[in-house]
Parts: sequence; C-alpha cells; structure tokens
Amino acid sequence: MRLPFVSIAAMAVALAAGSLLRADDGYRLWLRYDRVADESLRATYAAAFTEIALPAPTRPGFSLGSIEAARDELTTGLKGLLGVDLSTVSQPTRDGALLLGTAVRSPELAGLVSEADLRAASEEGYVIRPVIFAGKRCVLVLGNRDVGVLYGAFALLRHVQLHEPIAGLNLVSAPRIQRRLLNHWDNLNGFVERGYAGQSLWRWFELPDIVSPRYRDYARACASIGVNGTVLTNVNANALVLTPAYLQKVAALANVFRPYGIRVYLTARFSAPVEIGGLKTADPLDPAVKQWWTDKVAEIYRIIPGFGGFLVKANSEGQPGPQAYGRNHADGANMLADALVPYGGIVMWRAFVYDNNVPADRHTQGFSEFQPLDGQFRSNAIVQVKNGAIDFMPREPFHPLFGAMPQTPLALELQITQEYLGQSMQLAFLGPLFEEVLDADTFRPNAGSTIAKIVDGSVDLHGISVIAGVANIGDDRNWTGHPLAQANWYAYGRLAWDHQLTSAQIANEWTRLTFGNDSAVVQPITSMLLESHEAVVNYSMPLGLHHIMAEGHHYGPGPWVDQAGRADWTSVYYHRADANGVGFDRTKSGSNALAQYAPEIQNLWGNPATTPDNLLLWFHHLPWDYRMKSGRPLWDEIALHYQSGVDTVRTWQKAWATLNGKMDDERFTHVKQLLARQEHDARVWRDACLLYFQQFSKKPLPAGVEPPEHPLDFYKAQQIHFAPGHPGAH
Ligand SMILES: CO[C@H]1[C@H](O)[C@@H](O)[C@H](O)O[C@@H]1C(=O)O
Repeated sequence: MRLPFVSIAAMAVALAAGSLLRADDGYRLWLRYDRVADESLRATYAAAFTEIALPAPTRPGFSLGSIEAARDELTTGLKGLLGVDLSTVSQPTRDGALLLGTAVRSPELAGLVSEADLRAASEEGYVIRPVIFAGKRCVLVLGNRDVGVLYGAFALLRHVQLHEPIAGLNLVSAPRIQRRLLNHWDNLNGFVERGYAGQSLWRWFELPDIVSPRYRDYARACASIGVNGTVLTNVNANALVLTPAYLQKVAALANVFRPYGIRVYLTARFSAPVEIGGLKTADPLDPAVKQWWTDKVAEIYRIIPGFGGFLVKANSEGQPGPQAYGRNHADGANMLADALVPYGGIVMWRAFVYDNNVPADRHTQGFSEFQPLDGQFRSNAIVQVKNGAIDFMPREPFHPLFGAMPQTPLALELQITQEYLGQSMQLAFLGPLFEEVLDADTFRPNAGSTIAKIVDGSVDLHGISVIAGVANIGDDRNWTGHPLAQANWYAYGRLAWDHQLTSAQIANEWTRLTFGNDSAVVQPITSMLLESHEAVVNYSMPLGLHHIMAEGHHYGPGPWVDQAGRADWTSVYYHRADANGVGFDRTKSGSNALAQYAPEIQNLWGNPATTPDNLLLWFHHLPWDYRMKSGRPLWDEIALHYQSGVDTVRTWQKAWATLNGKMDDERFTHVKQLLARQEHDARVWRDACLLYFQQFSKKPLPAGVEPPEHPLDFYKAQQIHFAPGHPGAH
C-alpha cells in the first residue's frame, strides 16, 4: 500500500514532537552506545581509536566468526559513542589502530605481551593494552582464542561507555567458571514457566525459516557479560524438541549464537525413548535405551555442531526419571553422560527433587537422595543444585549439598526470574542475593570453602565448572518486563564471569551503562538497587520466614494456605505459627535438617542466640515474646520488618521523582508506575501477614507500624483473584 504523503509528514511531526513511543530505550539494554557528550573526552577517545586492524583476518568464505563479531560490535559501538566511522585494515596505517587478534593465529601479536598475561587470559579471556606495532601506537585486544577477542571488545566498549580514562589502559581478565549458562524455562508452545516478560523469545513455529534479528541481539547481550551457554527449553521437558524437525530449528538458533561464543543446550526428557523413540522402556540400564540415546546424541551433533549437552530434571514434580525402573540418579545421569562424552558434551542433572512422599522436612530430601551418590557420577556429569534446599525463597540458607559431594562437580543454579520476589512488578536487584550465596562459607572441607570456590572447582580440583541462572527474559520489547530487572540478567553474567566482583560495583556499572554517567541519576538508582532485595525480604518473608506466598502464582501473601494432601506446598507447614510461637525447628529438637551441614554451621545455627536474625525462623520455632538481639520481642520485630519494607519502597518513589526529565519518558513513567504498584503490594504483604500471625500472637502492633487497611478475609479473597491468567501461574 502506498502511504499518502500527508500521513508520512504527520508521522514525522509526531516523531519530532516525541509523541510516539521511543521503544528502543528499553530494548538496547546496557549496550546503548550513546554519544559521549563531553567534547574533550570524546576527542581523546577518537584519537585513541582511529581504525580497526585485523592482521590475521578472517577465514575467507567462512560465515561470521567471533573476531568479525568483535569488529562489528566495535564499529557500531564506537560510531555511536564517538560519531566516527572506523575502517578495517589488515595492518595499522596510523596511530590509534585497534589491533585485534589471537595468540594462536597471530604470534607476532602474542609477542607484544608477557607470558604471564597470556596465561592469565586463559581459554576465554583477554589482554587489552597500548602497544607499538608496525611503528604505530595501537591498542591491542588479544585473546588466546577468538572468543577472547570478542569479550575484550565488549570490555573495551564498556570502558568507554563508563568514561574511563584511556591513559594507562590495561585490562586483563578471564572467567573463573567455565560454563556460564542461562536456563530458559521456555515451553514449545511459547509460554515461559515463571516468566513475566511476555512469551518465549524462541519462535518455534517460524524457525528455522524465519530467523529473527532479535536472536542476534540476545546473543550480543549475553556475550557482553560473558554468558557462554543457553539451555533453550524448560526443565519440565517436552521430548518433541529432540525430534529431527525441532533439531533443525535449534540448529538455526545455534548458528546465530556460535560467533558470540554461546553453545546451545537442551533439556532431555527422560522418557523420550518411549515418547518419541517407540521403545517400551526408558530404563537407563537397558541396552536398547542406551543405544537410542547414543544414536540421538550422534544425530544432534550432526545437526548442531558444538552442542553443549543436556539439562535434566528427573523424578521431581512429576517428571519421569530412572527411579521408575528401580535405578538411581547416577544411573540416569551416567547413561546420558556416556552418550555425550565422545563429543565433549556434558549432562547437568538437577538435585531439585521432591515427590509425593513428603519427608518430615522437605529441606532434607535433595541431600538425602544425592549425597550418598558422591563418587558415582561420570566426569562429564554435573549435579546442578539450587542455591537453597527449598526453592529460591527471597532468602535461604545455602544448600547443604555444597561441600558435601567433593567428588562430584556441582553447578550452582540461581534464579534470575523473580518467581518469589515480586516477578516483573517489583524492583528486587539480585546482585546482593547472588553475592551472599557465592560468598557463603560451607566449612567443607575447611573454613573459607565458599560456594564460589566449590563451584569454580578450586576447592576440590574439578576440571569442569558450571553456573546456571534461570532467565528472566521474554519477548517484551524491553526483554525483562520491569526495566530495572535488566540489571539482574547483567549481574548474573558479571558474577558468573568473576564471582569476586561486588554487587555494589555491578549496580554502579549497570546503572551508568543503562542510564548514563550523570551522578544525579546514578546515585539514586544505585541506592535503590542495592536496598531493594532486602526491602522485598522485609515486607514479604523477614527473619527467615519462608514459603508463605499465595498458591499457584506465588506473587502475593498466603500464610493461610493449608491444602489437604500436600503438606510441603502449604504455608502452615513452613511457618508453624501457633499460640506458642512461630518458625520451623530444624535443630535436633525438630527435623534436624541442620545435621546435613558442617559442624561449624550446626554450632552457629543450632542456637537461636548465634543464628543470624535473617535466618532465625528458618531454623527455630520461637515464642512470640522471644527477646531479639535488638532487645525487642519477636512479634514487634516481625511487625517492624514488614513496616520497614514498605517504608523503603516509599523512599524510592521520592528518589525516582527527582529523575523526571533526566531520562526518556518511556522508562521514567514505566518505573514510576511500577513503584506505585510495588508500594501498594508491599502494604498488602504487610497487612495480610500481620493480620494472619496476629491471630496467634494476640498482641497489638508496635508503635510505628501502620494499621491494616482491610480485614484478613479481604486479602485472602484478593490473592485468589490474582491467579487466573497471571503469566506465571500454572
Ligand atoms: C520448572 O518448574 C519449577 C516450578 O515452576 C517452580 O515453582 C519451582 O520453583 O521449581 C520448579 C523447578 O525448579 O523445577
């Protein structure tokens, strides 16, 4: 259809007036590359980057590789930041050349840095520093492998985006964990389990014929923070993805991701040999079953070179598994590991297991099923453990399996999607949570054996290391629903690369990349981010309370949930509130789940006086008038925590108001509305929980806590109404 001239003109006027949505403000994530406003700084950068030199280019006839991806990103990024068009040459022709290459293919470049630097860059890292080459002053971006150059390019762009000085530039970095994965819980029908940012990015029906440019932008974002693998499908798996037609679709995605250093992985449904293979059994010790998987894996590698491997959820929440045949988790994992090993593939077998035989304490089940199997897994089988033993609660003590399976590489599974932390409605920056988990000391085999060091393999000297984050990404224009939830994708990647970074550093970095370097913007946003996780804990599950959310959707409060038949899905099972007190006794006098931890931890957390306040009710059932470290009675302390969560959200609303006019209207208005909603929903949590627990405590609210707006029944009814149609419900 020909557009009449007048409508185009009208559109131009509308655009100029800013009345159309400038949707790219959210889309570009932290890769914004906006012009450096300070002219003298821009001139300094422009003098430092005058052209791109690729002395050992590129394999003629090959499709885009990592070095070409690096060159393209630098060309686009520096054009945006500096307004310059960089040409690509094979040898530097003038000062200021950006010299890209690998030690393997360009030994003359390797000679420009020390052996020690090359070793430090290791497999995937980079060295960036000023050098003289071919008589010209250059900036060298060197990797041992191509992908290191790509990571270096992103690091250099980040450096410029952050307005860091060029003088003395010296960046050497390499990841501490080998496989840094996103786990998508995306179903083949397009719905994302516990995903709150629209539908799945993967358009299965269109693939492999239509390859959306968005897949490349996803890969760029992942590569920019060092994510090097993606499990495309839900752990609640569908065997169809292993059929030839779907493997072709997966291959199309893998082709886009490969230059960005990203391997594709799939979830393997354990019963696939029966469902799509026509076998009568999926028994892992049955020769026909083994053969089926061997053939299937060979087929996958034919279609998808560089395939990463499988992630498996077995014998948990209705998923099929080896126990149906009287076999154990190691039997199942090893059968798949054997099929994958000739190709360098791995299997990640999840330890998140629980079934209908609810043990006395669900907390103990993963440990009981897996710990005795230590030493029985193949070397390419990894046991993937959630950060805590229950389920991604706003705060959990670390999972007792960490440190207890020294002969098995353990992957840490974190949840980036905010299933229990306000989903895409609420600000909860997860950097501090991830950091708290990574830094937790297991005392196994000795003090200082943190989860980070167990996962990166340094404690038990494993040759393989994996970290996984359940993605918060969907097809919303801004990728994550809540604009500030992009920070959680970013923080996960940065910590997966280097678990020694602090969440404060990461929050500052992300904010500057995403909203610019003006301190009047950076300071308030960074503070909000850093306070937010604790604030959500305070107004939802303070002092170690857990699993008291509403049924199904898991968004709001539901301390009253008490359905017959499935105790460990009910709230009353977890908080155990009665006239005598509240909390789950996991010490010797209770479930003794504490016995699964090292003696040092047992001593610390076995006694309420030495248990940190933030885990108190996780491990102890205490009277309402128990005297807290603050000197206040427990009941008052609970109530004041709820109130303080609400108060904190209100301070963000004020802080956000100061940003009006300092960013695009789109993000400003969206976050403003979200914060108003969060303030409301925080009050709902506070009022509902305090009214509920007050039935047992029989005590008045302490001074400083606002009286509830509605009676308890109002909140009970409201939470049920949330469920139908809520994106995360299932
Ligand atoms: C994919 O299923 C999820 C389920 O939606 C979720 O509520 C729970 O957190 O954990 C399960 C798991 O991790 O397997």
